[in-house]
Amino acid sequence: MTARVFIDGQSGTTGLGIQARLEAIPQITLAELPPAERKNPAAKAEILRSVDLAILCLPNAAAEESVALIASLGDAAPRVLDASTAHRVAPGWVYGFPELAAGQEDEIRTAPRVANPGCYATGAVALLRPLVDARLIPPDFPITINAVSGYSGGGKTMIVDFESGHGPNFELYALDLEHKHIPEIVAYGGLTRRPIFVPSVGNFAQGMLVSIPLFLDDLPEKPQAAALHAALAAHYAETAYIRVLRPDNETRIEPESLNDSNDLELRVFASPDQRQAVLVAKLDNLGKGASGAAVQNLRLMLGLVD
Ligand SMILES: NC(=O)C1=CN([C@@H]2O[C@H](COP(=O)(O)OP(=O)(O)OC[C@H]3O[C@@H](n4cnc5c(N)ncnc54)[C@H](OP(=O)(O)O)[C@@H]3O)[C@@H](O)[C@H]2O)C=CC1
Ligand SMILES: CC(=O)N[C@@H](CCC(=O)OP(=O)(O)O)C(=O)O
Repeated sequence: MTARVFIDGQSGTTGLGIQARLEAIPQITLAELPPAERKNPAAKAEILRSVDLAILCLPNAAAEESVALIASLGDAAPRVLDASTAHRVAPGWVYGFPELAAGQEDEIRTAPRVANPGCYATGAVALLRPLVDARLIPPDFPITINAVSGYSGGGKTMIVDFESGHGPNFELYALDLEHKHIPEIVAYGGLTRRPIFVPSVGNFAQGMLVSIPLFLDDLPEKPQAAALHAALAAHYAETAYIRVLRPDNETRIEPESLNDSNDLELRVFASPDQRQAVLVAKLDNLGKGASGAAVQNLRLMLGLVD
């Protein structure tokens, strides 16, 4: 079986990452627009009619325009995988995190519209959802999420800033506490209370850590850290890309070792004496946080075996 795929926004950071990954899949033919036509709606409509799947790697407003254009094609409309933030909690869209819960992978296989998760949200939801489902973390528990990303997370503009020497070595941002990933973290993390999310960006290109500190005695079950590890390990036991690892005696972690992979590592660091734990997710913001996840979803949507 072969499938025709169009990447709308092919020349951006996420688009180029997806293109490189799709070129390595023999069952996929990429449909391309000439560079001068890539923002021309009429040219887009014509190419969209000819493909099985469109991947949107666009800023939110442009993604919304493309979805409206696709909807206007009626029966000729292709299925859509949107990498932007525009539709992640929108009705009619399936969240593209196959490991979320039982049945999610099957929903992605058949959905006409799939929203690829946000990079930070991937780490946060991966840590939170199994623990909320296992009733170890109540949905209304006060949660703080800290994270650091490489500068490629900010797309072309941030890449140019940092690579021309104009970026800071490190900074916290989104300190209005309104980061765009919070709604999907609430919705798919199984939370009813809005977490405090403090992202940061460092002067390195790619890689990400997402961490969630917990006072174990404030949780209703007063669990040992081992119980948190066990719940995560049980949830992800059968998955291909998510590993739950024991930190053993490590007391530090760096963000870049999963770069260029679709892998996600989860660890529960803890002090049994202090009854405190820190859940940590490591991923490549451009891998499982963007292009890698998009290709994982595309394979499911097109029925391609890994
Ligand atoms: N970078 C990351 O780590 C992640 C990014 N994403 C999401 O993916 C999307 C793209 O982000 P990213 O790749 O980083 O951004 P970039 O800025 O690197 O790329 C966006 C691309 O879209 C193009 N574009 C803008 N408007 C249109 C249009 N109307 N038609 C066709 N092309 C258009 C831009 O072209 P031009 O520059 O000429 O305007 C640019 O090439 C965003 O929604 C982002 O939130 C998701 C997960 C992670
Ligand atoms: C470092 C940096 O700026 N990161 C981006 C998030 C990465 C991203 O593109 O988020 P989506 O997955 O939702 O598209 C930000 O915080 O806005």
